[in-house]
Amino acid sequence: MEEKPNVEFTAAGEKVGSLFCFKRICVFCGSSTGKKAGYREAAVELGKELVARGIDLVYGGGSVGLMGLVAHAVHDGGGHVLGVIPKSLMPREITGETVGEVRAVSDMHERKAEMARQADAFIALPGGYGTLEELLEVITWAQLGIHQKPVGLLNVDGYYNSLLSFIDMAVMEEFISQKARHIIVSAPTANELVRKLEEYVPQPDDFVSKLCWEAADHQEAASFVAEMEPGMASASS
Ligand SMILES: CC(C)=CCNc1ncnc2c1ncn2[C@@H]1O[C@H](COP(=O)(O)O)[C@@H](O)[C@H]1O
Repeated sequence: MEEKPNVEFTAAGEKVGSLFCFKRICVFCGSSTGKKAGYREAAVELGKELVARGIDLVYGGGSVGLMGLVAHAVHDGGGHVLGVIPKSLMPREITGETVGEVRAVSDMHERKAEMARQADAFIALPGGYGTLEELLEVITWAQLGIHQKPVGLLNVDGYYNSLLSFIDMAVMEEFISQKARHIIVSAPTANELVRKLEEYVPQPDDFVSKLCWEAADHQEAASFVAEMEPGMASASS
């Protein structure tokens, strides 16, 4: 992911942020197409928007539901499509024809980690449990400072209104911080959403931004724990 300079400045002449320039976006979406035609149209529109901006796609592989529609739209438009799929879901009768490049992984956990690694940003179209789980995981990782990649909700026809209200209620009840609420970007159309994601300015939390994720960073993480909580260092070593 590259950052290109943002031309926006405050009245005082301070730079307000920088624009993200995405090479590849990960799309989470339903393995069903949903009830309304608007969901299918939004998946195709998102695929076309990615192509128009020269952004490649990484997704869960296969061609069922909205997953297939967005993948075909990107592939047909000449964009690169990377499907990351667990070996157990590979049979065509389960996930349908695969599109573009396919990467087989051992399980669902590895799939999510690989999709996240390959993407510069995340977008969730309407979907069910799988979509929600994938979405909430990348939001949680952002909250922990594991990544600073923008996360967007394509709120087609208000599909995610009740989730957003629930999250606002969780902020009011002080289970989610204002900073963490800021992680979720939402918009009703693909064009508006991608623009908002480009303009997103992460608000890293000073404490959690020191946390590390990859196995290679375990030593650093252990030192961080030792720094923060001396008692825990000996317990974890
Ligand atoms: C066994 C079965 C029902 C397979 C359906 N076929 C599937 N093929 C590939 N990925 C899937 C499938 N079902 C769910 N997923 C994963 O879960 C998400 C969608 O789940 P859902 O439909 O929102 O809940 C996708 O982003 C994908 O990562």
